[in-house]
Amino acid sequence: MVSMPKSATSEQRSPLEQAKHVAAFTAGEKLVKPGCRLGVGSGSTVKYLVDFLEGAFKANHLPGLICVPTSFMTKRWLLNAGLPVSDLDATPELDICIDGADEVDANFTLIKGGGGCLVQEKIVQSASKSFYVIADSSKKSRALGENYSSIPIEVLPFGVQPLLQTLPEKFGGDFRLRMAMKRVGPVITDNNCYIIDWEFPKDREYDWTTIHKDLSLIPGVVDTGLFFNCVNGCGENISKIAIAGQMHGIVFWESDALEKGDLNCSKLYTWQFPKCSERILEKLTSYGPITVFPGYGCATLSYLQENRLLDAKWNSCGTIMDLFATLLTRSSFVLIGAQNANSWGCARDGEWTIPKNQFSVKMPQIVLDGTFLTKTVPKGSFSNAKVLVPFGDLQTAIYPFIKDHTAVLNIGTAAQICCLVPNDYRPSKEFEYLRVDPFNKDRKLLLAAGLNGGTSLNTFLSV
Ligand SMILES: O=C[C@H](O)[C@H](O)[C@H](O)COP(=O)(O)O
Repeated sequence: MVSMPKSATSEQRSPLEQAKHVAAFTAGEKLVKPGCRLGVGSGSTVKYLVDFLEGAFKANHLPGLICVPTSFMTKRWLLNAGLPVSDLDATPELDICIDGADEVDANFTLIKGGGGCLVQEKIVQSASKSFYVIADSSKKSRALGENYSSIPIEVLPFGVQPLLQTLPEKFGGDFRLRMAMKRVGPVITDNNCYIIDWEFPKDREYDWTTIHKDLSLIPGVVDTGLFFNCVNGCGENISKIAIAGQMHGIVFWESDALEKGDLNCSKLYTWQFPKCSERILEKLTSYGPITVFPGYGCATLSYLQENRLLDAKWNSCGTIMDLFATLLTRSSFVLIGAQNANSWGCARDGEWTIPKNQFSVKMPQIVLDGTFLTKTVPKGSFSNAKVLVPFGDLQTAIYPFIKDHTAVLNIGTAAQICCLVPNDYRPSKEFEYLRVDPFNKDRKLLLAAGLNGGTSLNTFLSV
């Protein structure tokens, strides 16, 4: 961990600035290694990356670092921070490029250039083996235009007037020459060009690659602020995932298929599954120490097995949360938390009390709550995140309150995602529907409620 020089401390920063800081520092810590030839983007989020680099470089954690800036301003920041600065003449091949963005859609297509920097950014991006974006959550959208209304286009001053006249006919919407704030006249870019902002109509779907190509072919257009090929998911700040949900229920699946990401599973038998004979219940209760009722995992499993209702391919079982965690990590092996195991009726002190081989499916291994699954999330926005062995719904109420930076996905009858946030936290516009409830003097509780288990699972897996 590298301490941050100069800028405001976390107590002084607004939530938005705090989010930019976290994104930049997380990317810096995860991605920038000693000897790295690094393309450094532009904008206020990148300034935090420069802060990170300064701290890490001065602490001798990044020997051999070479920084290639994408703009005049970034070059200044890097030089002022005492960082080694190069350019594409001396360093034409870069390992990675890290940059900010004005908007990021679900396909990781970006709008950039809100600060007037895009052409040099794209050249540095193309000289880099991988391109990562650091952005706070207010920049994220399903489709471009939800959070940032226009696409910056850098143009040669010589052809600006014909462009302003012809572009609206070809593409619709408004094309405006960006004017300077403290100068009479247009904004002049680092390449002595102008910026036209295209306020594009929002009532249609776009193929952004084609739009970019069509615009780029027009004489006078230097480049567009549409960026592609961003590495998926590396700016996320999710390093650990906790899942919780309703206890007692059981679900069965084929572990080999699941390891490959294919879900061949039974329906979920919840605690409300009523079928189980008195004889089975008495037998299971006799193993102690818990009285077994219909709907308890071991009772349902016994009933289904006795009545030959289990598909022969299903060789693993767990709670619905265990299935989710196992699928998220593509694990073949199932671990169950002690509380969830107890809720199935035949567990004590971390061991199953039923005789071994009683069931045709493999029983999950019981571990203490708070243990992590051995495998991490292999891909997607949460790639490399560690996953806690799921909790029962009792622990859901406690765990996020004692662990900072932890969100718990509760897959129950009405699932909720909640986490503690600083007292001055205000959800950004896109998340206005989230509830912020009082918690204690330092923290508030951020609640996203009203998802049902299936929707949560789908949404989570799709990101
Ligand atoms: O023109 C500026 C660059 O494309 C920036 O990376 C982009 O505008 C994001 O800047 P910020 O981090 O200040 O929101």
